[in-house]
Amino acid sequence: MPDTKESSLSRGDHAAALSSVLIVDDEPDIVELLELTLIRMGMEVASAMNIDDAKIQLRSRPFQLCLTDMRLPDGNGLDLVRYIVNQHADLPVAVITAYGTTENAVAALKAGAFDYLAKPVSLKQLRCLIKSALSLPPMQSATTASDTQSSQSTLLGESLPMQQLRTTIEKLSRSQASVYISGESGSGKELASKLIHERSARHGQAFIPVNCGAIPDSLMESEFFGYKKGSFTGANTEHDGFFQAAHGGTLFLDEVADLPLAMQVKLLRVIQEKRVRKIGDTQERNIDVRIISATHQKLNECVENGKFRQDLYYRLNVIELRMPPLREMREDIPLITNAILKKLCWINGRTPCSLSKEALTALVSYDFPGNVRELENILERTLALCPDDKIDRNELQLTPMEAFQNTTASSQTVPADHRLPLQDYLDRLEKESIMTALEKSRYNRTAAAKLLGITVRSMRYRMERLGINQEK
Ligand SMILES: Nc1ncnc2c1ncn2[C@@H]1O[C@H](COP(=O)(O)OP(=O)(O)OP(=O)(O)O)[C@@H](O)[C@H]1O
Repeated sequence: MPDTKESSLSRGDHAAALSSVLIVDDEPDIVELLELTLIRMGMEVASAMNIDDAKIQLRSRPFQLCLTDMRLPDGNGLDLVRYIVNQHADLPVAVITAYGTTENAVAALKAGAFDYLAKPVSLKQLRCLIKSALSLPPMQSATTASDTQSSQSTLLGESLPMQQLRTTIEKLSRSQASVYISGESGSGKELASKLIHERSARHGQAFIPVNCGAIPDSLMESEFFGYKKGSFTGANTEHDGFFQAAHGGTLFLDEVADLPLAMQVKLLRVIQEKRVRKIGDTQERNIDVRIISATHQKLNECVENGKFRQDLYYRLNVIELRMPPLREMREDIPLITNAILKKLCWINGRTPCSLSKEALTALVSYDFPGNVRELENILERTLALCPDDKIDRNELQLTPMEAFQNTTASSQTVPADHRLPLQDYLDRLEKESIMTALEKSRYNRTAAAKLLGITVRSMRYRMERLGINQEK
C-alpha cells in the first residue's frame, strides 16, 4: 500500500497542496526528514522503498516531482531516472547522491535527471530544488516549431535533425545540468540556448548572454564577478558582474574557447563552489546560475592542445548539444527562407516578396558556410538591392564557387551575370581590409573589429565566410 501523508493547510496554501512528491528511499530516517520538510512546504508526500514500488505508485496517480536515492534494494536510482524519462517525461526527477560521488550526479543528469542533492541533504538546497521543479512549464510537443512563439525565438525546420534537436532541447530544458552547444558559426547556438532557458524552470529569471571573445583581458574579472565601490581607480559605484546579473537564471557563455587560461581557473572555482566574490569584497556570496556554453571551435581539440582546461571542459560539458549546419538540413532551406523573407519585408514595411523557382533551387544547392546567419544576410542584401517583389536567382549574388558547385542541369541555363565578378572583387577588398586590420592588431579579433568599425560577431562571420584562418 502506498504510504501517503498530507499536511493540514490553511486556505492560502491550497494551491501548493496540489503538488505531490514521490520519495524513493529505503532509509526511514531520510524519508522522514524529507517528508517533514515537504509537508511543511505544503506538499502532499508519498514514499516508496524500492524501484518496483515506485513504478506502481507512478502508474497509479500523477506526481509533480520524484526524489530518489541512488542506491535502492532492487536496483540503481539511475534505472528509475531512465524509466521516468521514458514513461513519465513530464515528471522532473532528482537524485540524492552519497557525499563526494560527483560521477553519479553527472551520470544522473546525463540520463535526464532534473537535478541532484548530495548527502547530507541541505534543507535550503532541497527547498530551492523543489521550488525550481514546480515552476517548470508543461512539456511541449517538439515535432513542429510552436506556432505560439515568434520565428525569432523558434528553431525553424521540419527535417529529422531539427525535430530531434527540438526534442532534445525540450528534454534538457527540464534539467539543471550544464549544457555545451557545439556547431558552426551562425547555426543557431545562441537561439538554442535562449530556448533552453525559456523552456526551463528559470524562465522567469534573467538570461545573460556573454561573448567571451569580446571582453578585453583586463576587464574580464570585473565584468564576470563585479566590483565594490572604490576597489580600483574608476570604481565609483558598486557594480554587478554577469554572475550576479544571472542569479536565479541562465548565463550563456558564447565563444567560451576564447577565455584566457587564467580566467578559466577562476570560472571553474565559481562553478564548483557556487560562490562569487566581487573585486574588493571581503565576502563570497552564494550564486545560483545555470551555465550554457558554446563555441564554433572544437573544444575537445582546444583541450588537447592545452588552450582549454580539461577540468572546466568536463564541468561545462555535462550534456552536449550539436547544432546541425544548414547544409545538413537542405530540405528546411525553403521554409526558413520564407520565414526570414516575411520578417524582413514586414520590418521594412514592404509588400511580401517571394523567390523565383531558380532562386530557391540555387539557395537549396548552396553550402552556407555561415549557416542561417549567412542566409539572413544574403536575403537582407538582396532585398536592399531588389525593388521588385519577385527575387531572381542572379539577384541573390551567391558566392560563385559554391553557387555553381552543385547546380542542376536546368539551372545552368541561367546566364552569367556581371554582378558575380563584382562580388568576387568586393570579397577581395573585404578580405584585404580584414587582413590589414588583423595584422595591425596582432591578430586580436576584438581590436581588429574595432578598427574596422564592425562588431566582433560580424568580424567572425566575415572571416569564416572569406576563409580567413582564425587560429593565428
Ligand atoms: N533553425 C533556425 N530557425 C530560425 N532562425 C535561425 C535558426 N538557426 C539560426 N537562426 C537565426 O540565425 C541567426 C544566427 O543564430 P545564432 O546567433 O543563434 O547562431 P550562433 O551559432 O550562436 O552564431 P555564432 O557562432 O556566430 O555566435 C539568428 O538570427 C538566429 O535567429
